[in-house]
Amino acid sequence: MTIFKFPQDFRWGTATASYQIEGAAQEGGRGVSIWDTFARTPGKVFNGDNGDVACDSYHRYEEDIELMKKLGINTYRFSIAWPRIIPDGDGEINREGLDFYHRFVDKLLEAGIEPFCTLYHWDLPQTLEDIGGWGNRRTVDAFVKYAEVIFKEFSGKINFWLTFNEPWCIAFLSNLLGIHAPGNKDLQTSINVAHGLLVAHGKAVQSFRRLGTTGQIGIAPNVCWAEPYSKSPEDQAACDRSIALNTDWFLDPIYKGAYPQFMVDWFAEAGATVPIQEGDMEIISQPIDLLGINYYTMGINRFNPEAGVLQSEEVDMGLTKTDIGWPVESRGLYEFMHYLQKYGNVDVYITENGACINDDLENGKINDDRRIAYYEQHLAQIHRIINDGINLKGYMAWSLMDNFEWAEGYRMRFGLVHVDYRSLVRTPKESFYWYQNVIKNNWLETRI
Ligand SMILES: N=NNCCOCCOc1ccc(-c2cn(C[C@@H]3NC[C@@H](O)[C@H]3O)nn2)cc1
Repeated sequence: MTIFKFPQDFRWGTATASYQIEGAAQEGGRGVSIWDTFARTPGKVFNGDNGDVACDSYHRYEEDIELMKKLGINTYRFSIAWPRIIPDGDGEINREGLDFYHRFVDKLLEAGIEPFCTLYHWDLPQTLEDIGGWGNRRTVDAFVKYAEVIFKEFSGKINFWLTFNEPWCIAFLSNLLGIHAPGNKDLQTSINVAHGLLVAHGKAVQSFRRLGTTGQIGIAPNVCWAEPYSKSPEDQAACDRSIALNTDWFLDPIYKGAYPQFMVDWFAEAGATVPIQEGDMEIISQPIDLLGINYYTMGINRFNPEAGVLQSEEVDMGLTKTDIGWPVESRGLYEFMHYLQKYGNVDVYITENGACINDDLENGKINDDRRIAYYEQHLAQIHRIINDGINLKGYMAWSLMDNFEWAEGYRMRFGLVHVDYRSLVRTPKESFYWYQNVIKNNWLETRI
């Protein structure tokens, strides 16, 4: 038995996102988002699932906060649905939407839980996608207007802010691979989206500073840690490209004011260029206060000229996988956090980490031992990372409860709390009680 103690001020939390839990898709003045449209497009989402009801957290948020209090977390990451605030994306403000989030945030604060707010977690107003989405500068300006509304409304209540969740998913999963909304499959479009969201990020940070908004602001890239299948230079280069597209493509412009040249050259070979306008890189590289890091898995990659635009493919090494098919390998988190040091020892929060384990109720309990094992391994790595002097300040498990897992619909379950989607009854899983104990003790007891 080994005990890993965490720092006294370490933040323990969970994370969710608006489209995945709220439901009430046609209530409270909410406008249509690209995920409403995508989910209704035949073949895009498993079983034709959509977020019309989801976990109904729009109506059940007080019950959710009671679960958070029971869990003992001091931090809760959530996202605000832009279509609730400015329903047509760039027009009238919807007071009812603001009032909903005020009620929610006030309840969190009453419970002694720090709100950790993501401004954009993929639910773009459809009207803005209709004019070209993030590739159109009007969308960038509309985002800044939306962000400024939120900053003015919630300054003093919210002190932890993220502009964008997983920019790689927004740009490349959604506009090159076509797996997420809006489902484009075009390299130039995806590069335009990536650049547009980076400019929007930088402008929002400028507004945040100019308005004197309370707290700290950052962004949450998703991590794709990869190691080479062989020692060949081609396999190493294939790994470098895979890591870079998730991380460096976004963090180099933010921290260095320029895209990674080797990737710019790689895309130029494929006939795509970055639509940089005068002043863009200065805007994008506004200093930020923190980074959110979302980690799930890592890959062993090799060069394959047939494997997409990156010519990099993951090799199945026969590792234990979660039920969504992702290898369980916590070592990648440790390696990635050291890779991240090239941007300096910046304040980092793990804003998502968790396992898709589709265990169901048995005699009123969910014995999700595999999820507990996943968390045990990853929290042990978190402890190693902190011990190495890296400024890792907090950890938010994905997710508080089962929810709408995008193209996988409701079949994939990441929650510490089980949700019965017919009755909407919430049932804490065994992993909930395990995590509750870690938080209560502020230490991890491992079996290793
Ligand atoms: N890399 N190349 N892949 C090539 C082929 O990929 C096929 C599928 O790809 C992916 C990659 C990544 C994801 C993903 C999902 N989550 C979980 C959510 N995070 C934010 C929060 O909302 C959670 O629900 N994080 N990441 C899904 C699919």
